[in-house]
Amino acid sequence: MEEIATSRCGRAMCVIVTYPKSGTSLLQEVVYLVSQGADPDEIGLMNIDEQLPVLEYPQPGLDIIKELTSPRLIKSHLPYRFLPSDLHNGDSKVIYMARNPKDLVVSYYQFHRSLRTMSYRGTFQEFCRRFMNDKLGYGSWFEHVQEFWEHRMDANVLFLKYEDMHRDLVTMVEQLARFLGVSCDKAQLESLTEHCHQLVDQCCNAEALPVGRGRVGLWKDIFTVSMNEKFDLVYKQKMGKCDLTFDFYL
Ligand SMILES: Nc1ncnc2c1ncn2[C@@H]1O[C@H](COP(=O)(O)O)[C@@H](OP(=O)(O)O)[C@H]1O
Ligand SMILES: CCc1ccc(OS(=O)(=O)O)cc1
Repeated sequence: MEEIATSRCGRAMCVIVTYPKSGTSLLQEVVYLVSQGADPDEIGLMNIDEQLPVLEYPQPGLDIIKELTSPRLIKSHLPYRFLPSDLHNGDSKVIYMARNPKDLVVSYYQFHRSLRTMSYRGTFQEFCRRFMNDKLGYGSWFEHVQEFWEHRMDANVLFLKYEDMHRDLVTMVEQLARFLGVSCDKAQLESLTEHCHQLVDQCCNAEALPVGRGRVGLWKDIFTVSMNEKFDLVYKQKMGKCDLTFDFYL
């Protein structure tokens, strides 16, 4: 971790950062589409996960990442303080996306349950307690989002919310195009947005997936009333001083 924090990325690049299960895959597709202009079918075929290396994974490793050629897009789940120095001093760009923590914890639980190795055996209630006590991989969600929120006005940082992809994709595509320096007229912007809509729909309305995957507000079917009350209390304690807000329903 120390090696990453003190390293430099080399030539300027753009890093997509999220806490796990915040919609990283969808965001990377949308960012790729806005920056490269590919169409959604092509993106579906090209295995975009392979196109965007993960900063902190041993493969392909920092040395290869430094040598990446265009589009120099990478992703990471690391907290702000562990990112390479170029991302702190503004040489490279950071696109951060936050997701409401109730849907996120349900998604993170499903992910842990589905792991072939090290599959989590506990109940959702136990998992939720771990989440509230900051005892999960990649550390405290509460600190993660607040650290990036504090940097949201930095010129090289764009702070986005998962729920806005579902609520107002047009504005998000406009923000991304401006941030990435992609110039497009109204017709091009409409076409980009239409393509991005297709990417969102491909996941959330896919017949092969359980109904409602990725939708905002799924937590309501999983949380009990008392779990929700405890969660709200912890949320207030840990986020009380922060003016970041989330849509828990659409
Ligand atoms: N087009 C898309 N491709 C992949 N995941 C998508 C998606 N649209 C929404 N998602 C949601 O993003 C979450 C995964 O986040 P990440 O990519 O960071 O691992 C999943 O949430 P759910 O588990 O609530 O369904 C998934 O359904
Ligand atoms: C348990 C920490 C962890 C590891 C790998 C993850 O995968 S993903 O990047 O979200 O697909 C998430 C969390």
